[in-house]
Amino acid sequence: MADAVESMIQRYSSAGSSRNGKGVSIMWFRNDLRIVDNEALFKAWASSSSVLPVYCVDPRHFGTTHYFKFPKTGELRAQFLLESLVDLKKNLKKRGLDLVIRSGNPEFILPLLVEAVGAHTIYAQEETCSEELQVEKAVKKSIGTKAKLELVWGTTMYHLNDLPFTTARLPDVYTQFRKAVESSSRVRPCLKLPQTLGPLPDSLGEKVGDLDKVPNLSDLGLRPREQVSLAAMQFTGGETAAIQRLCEYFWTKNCLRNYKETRNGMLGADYSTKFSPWLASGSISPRFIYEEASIKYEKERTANNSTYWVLFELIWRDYFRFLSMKYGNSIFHLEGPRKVRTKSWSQDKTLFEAWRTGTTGYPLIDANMRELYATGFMSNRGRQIVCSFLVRDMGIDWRMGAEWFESCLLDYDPCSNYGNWTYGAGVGNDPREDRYFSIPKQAQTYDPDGSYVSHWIPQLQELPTDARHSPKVGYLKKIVPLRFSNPGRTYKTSANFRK
Ligand SMILES: Cc1cc2nc3c(=O)[nH]c(=O)nc-3n(C[C@H](O)[C@H](O)[C@H](O)COP(=O)(O)OP(=O)(O)OC[C@H]3O[C@@H](n4cnc5c(N)ncnc54)[C@H](O)[C@@H]3O)c2cc1C
Repeated sequence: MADAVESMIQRYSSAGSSRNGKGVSIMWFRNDLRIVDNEALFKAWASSSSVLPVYCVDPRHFGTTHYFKFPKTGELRAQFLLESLVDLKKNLKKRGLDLVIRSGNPEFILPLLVEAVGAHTIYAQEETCSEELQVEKAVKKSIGTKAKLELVWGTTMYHLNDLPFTTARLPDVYTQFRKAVESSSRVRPCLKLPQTLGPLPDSLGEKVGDLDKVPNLSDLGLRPREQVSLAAMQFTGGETAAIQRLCEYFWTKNCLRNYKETRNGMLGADYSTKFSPWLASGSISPRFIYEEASIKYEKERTANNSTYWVLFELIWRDYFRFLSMKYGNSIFHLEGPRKVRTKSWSQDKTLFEAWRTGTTGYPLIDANMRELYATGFMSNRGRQIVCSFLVRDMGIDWRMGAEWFESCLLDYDPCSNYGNWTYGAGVGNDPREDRYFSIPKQAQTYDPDGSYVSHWIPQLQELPTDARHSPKVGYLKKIVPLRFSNPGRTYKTSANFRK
């Protein structure tokens, strides 16, 4: 596998590009922890004769969530981030660079580094949500006229500049957005970076101090937590593991061929790609996935609904990113982008705690919530079901659920998380999205023999398979009744839903 990964990286590198830049630039890594198809890194390299790569471990990411004060970054995502940094450092070293990791606010650290190495420009990937925008503003202010801050677009599959409309005029219906980009835009090819990116600035150690310092979890005020043995998939942070996963899922196991049929699963490593944690940290680019799926795999293996459907999902990811530009902070507000004021929300602590800890008495909810806490991951199907249960059956303020997800998810991304939650809560930008997921129906369709629930709640294994979703005895009492409980009935709301 290591050879396959290495040869794939080579394929996405160029033998030599011309470099005419002078002086020193700084590459400020943010949610783009990769080398392959990293345009900001390419620009930092091309515009200078030496580059200083930097990552700032911002203490604000390890504070608490906005309203309900959960740890903003849970231990598992923090561990994933640290692994990603170690891997990036290793891969940069292979290309003649290194990664300087410093703990502190970027607006304090970057001006010191600009001064120390005499950098003319800081390159970084452009972000779209308010916390990140504030940091960009603060960095600009703190470096003053000493250096420029150049922000480079790099998070989406379709480039911002290639959209057939401005983000202010983004369609409010996903299908309209998708059809418009599919017919009028094209996905740009991956940017090929040279195999050698060095040198680092002269006498770097003297100028910036210890280069080998990498923080550990306790430096971040967190305690290590083991990924549990029940987890079907061990997520390791970093570009190497991301490409390894793509090689395995597309090429070795050939799972891409059947993705559309398996993608609604909940149990196991291979029902879906599991790319999301690496996409969220930027260890893999969506354009790289596009090229592998839509160009290489379709040419060498097969082109079918499944090879298209991965792109369909990546367009959802793009869509939520662009929506964050259109709607700004309203994606974080209770009334959402559509300013829905008619709903009344509860913040009942007992109900919320039962949901959060997986003790509601509904095995399908409890199994999913236990999986989330234990592994930092939950399937897309599971996320939709637990979201619907929290907001529709319990009537709880959807932001409590969204913030718990923010704390736990390995793949937490503000746009995808809050975008999906606003849709699930019926306050999203698209008025047609109103989703009720009937638990009995979801259980019947997606876990008919109870193997998922009994995996995460082993005591259910003793029950006959048809009793695992509604144990009569020996399990917790149901904490609330369901709003609609006839499993045979198709509810208008969930039937309208795209999946
Ligand atoms: C309430 C809720 C909260 C969510 N929070 C997040 C989040 O914080 N971060 C996140 O990346 N995804 C989030 N999702 C979307 C989706 O559940 C995950 O992207 C998906 O489960 C990740 O698994 P996968 O990589 O195997 O996905 P696959 O099915 O293999 O899909 C491939 C990729 O497409 C993208 N994608 C798929 N579905 C969606 C979607 N509905 N919205 C946006 N992108 C999508 C992801 O990048 C994913 O990696 C959320 C969904 C819901 C319902």
